[in-house]
Amino acid sequence: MFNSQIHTLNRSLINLRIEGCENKDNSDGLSLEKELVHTTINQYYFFLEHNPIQPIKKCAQESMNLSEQGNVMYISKNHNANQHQQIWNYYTRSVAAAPNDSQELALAYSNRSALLYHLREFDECIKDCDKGFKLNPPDPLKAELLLRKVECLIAMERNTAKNVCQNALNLCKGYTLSHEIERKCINKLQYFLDNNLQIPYKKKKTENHKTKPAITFERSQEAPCASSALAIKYSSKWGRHIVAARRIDPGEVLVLEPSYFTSVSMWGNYMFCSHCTKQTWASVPCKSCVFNVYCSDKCKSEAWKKYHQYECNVLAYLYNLNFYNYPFLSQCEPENSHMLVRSLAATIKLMLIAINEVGGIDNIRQELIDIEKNKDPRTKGFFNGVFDSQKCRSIYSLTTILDNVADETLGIFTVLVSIAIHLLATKSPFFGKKIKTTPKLIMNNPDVKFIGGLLLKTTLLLPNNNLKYFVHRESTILGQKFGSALYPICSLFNHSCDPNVISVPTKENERIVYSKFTIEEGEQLFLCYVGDNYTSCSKEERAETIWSAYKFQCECRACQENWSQSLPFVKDILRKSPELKISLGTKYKYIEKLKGTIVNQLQGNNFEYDPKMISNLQKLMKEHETYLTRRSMDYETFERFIYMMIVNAFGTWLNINDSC
Ligand SMILES: C[S@@+](CC[C@H](N)C(=O)[O-])C[C@H]1O[C@@H](n2cnc3c(N)ncnc32)[C@H](O)[C@@H]1O
Repeated sequence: MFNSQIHTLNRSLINLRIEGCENKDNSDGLSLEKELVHTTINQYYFFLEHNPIQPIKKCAQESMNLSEQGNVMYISKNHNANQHQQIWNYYTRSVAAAPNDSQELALAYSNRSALLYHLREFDECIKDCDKGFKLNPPDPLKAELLLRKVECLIAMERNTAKNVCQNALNLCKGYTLSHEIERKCINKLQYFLDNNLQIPYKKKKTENHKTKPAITFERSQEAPCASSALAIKYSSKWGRHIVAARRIDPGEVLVLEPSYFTSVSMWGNYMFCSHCTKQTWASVPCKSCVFNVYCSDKCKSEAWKKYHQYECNVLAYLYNLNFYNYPFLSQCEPENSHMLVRSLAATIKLMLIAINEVGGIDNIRQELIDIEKNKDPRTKGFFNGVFDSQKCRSIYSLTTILDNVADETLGIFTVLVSIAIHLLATKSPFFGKKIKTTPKLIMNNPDVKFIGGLLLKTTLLLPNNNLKYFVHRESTILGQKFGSALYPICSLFNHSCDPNVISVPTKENERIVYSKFTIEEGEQLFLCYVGDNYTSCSKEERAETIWSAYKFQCECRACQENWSQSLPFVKDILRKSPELKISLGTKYKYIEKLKGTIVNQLQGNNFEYDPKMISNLQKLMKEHETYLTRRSMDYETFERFIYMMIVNAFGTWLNINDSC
């Protein structure tokens, strides 16, 4: 049954791809996507009808289990940053899983507040104490929350500490407490008052406030988030791409672009706000689902209004989807299935944000029609001559992977989209009210059909243009992926394994792009999409990474000419060439001296961003390039310094204690 279903569906999809949809209206550019989803739903209805998914709901027992797992780790001593992070994750998941207004929620807040006190995140700890207290838990828990809040206020030397302490003591005296808790809470509060709040406590680690310099550049008229040093071009070989409109210096900031959309990854979930992606200790959970947590009630209500009211219930079903129950999906490895559902969820969010931006289904249809009407591939998605980073018109003009993706992969995507569209229609109020009809009839609704096509287009567009967020830890410069985001202008840069520009995400969800080398007027600018350039892995390894993530064969120079991975040191180049040594020897000594000064300065300043230092480095890199060579280990070292300074000043840091 399964095999024949796969076969029939596969054939129909392949036929559609080959024959196209010539007779269909393609004014919105979605005729193929709509037909792919329609055909899948028609042939798949049996599975949609007979394999109902159970939604994941808030569950008191699950919340208790998660808290318990956090407690087991918490009571073992001498945690490192990883353990702190895991305990925090357990407690936050416990907060998210607890039913609204329940005692389990109060307990989860209380557990997390204990961890936050332990981490000396006192302001955040107070937030959790207050939230737990408001839920009116049993007296012993109330007493503990009051005590913890007082301890935070004392630790922060707040003027209010004395009054709050006195009030807490009065309240605790009225509670029914065991002898042990009475001794712990009442005696401690009394002790604080008797000793004029003079108790030994651990001070909060002082934060290293990094100076954030302003970034200014003359703006491009066509792409205001980019510098006027850049121009958008089109060619049949490279599609849309970015070139230098003038000579560009190394280290020059060329783009500062806010994200159109962000999505937190599995690793980052529960540590970063599901809406604004800010790191958030004392997060508040979504009132309905167990997946989203927010840094504030403001983010929570903004997300709900813009998109979460529609995706919330859909996610509850999707995250419990059993791939083994469905032909096509049953071929996926279990690890991949999780990743696929996460990226589908991100796609749904992106589409809902776009629809919210323009004000409804009819308007987004019109946007697509307008994009299609423009036959100039260079200015597709422009509005009044501008490519705007905050407009879905720009997003839906970006390239998709439809042409490169294999039939089976397209089959998996289409089946996932069909399941999602069925859930969106039947389990969420997205189409006005929940549609009560059979899966087979659902595509008769023109809005459902259009949104099915749009969701498939978004699913094929996102992986092609997604940029990852990295978080840096105090203890290490190496990043961990905590989310991804879409930046329309950054999406116009092509990839090279020998990139001449670098991109860094900032904690405000922007992306900085700066030059790595001097770039001559007219040269194309390339980012490295995969983090590994030609010096760090072989051509074959790079080809595999690029293909699995982006489905294209790299045509950069390093791949075409199969460059060697090893880079020489300048002193070795000079040693091998006595003539060069004579002509450049003095220059090299000068550069080495300058480099020494900068290395000392960097180490002394703990890699603080210093614009003067950047300009010195730029000078140095230019000298190096002019007199020696840009393809040397020495040059890579300068480049690394610039990267470290930019990451220090603008990047996202996870400030989590590495010891107790
Ligand atoms: C993010 S887009 C870059 C902008 C794209 N050129 C356009 O027309 O919109 C990524 C797509 O550009 C093309 N591309 C980027 N770098 C490439 C490279 N080094 N070799 C071949 N194709 C590349 C591939 O088609 C890829 O799917």
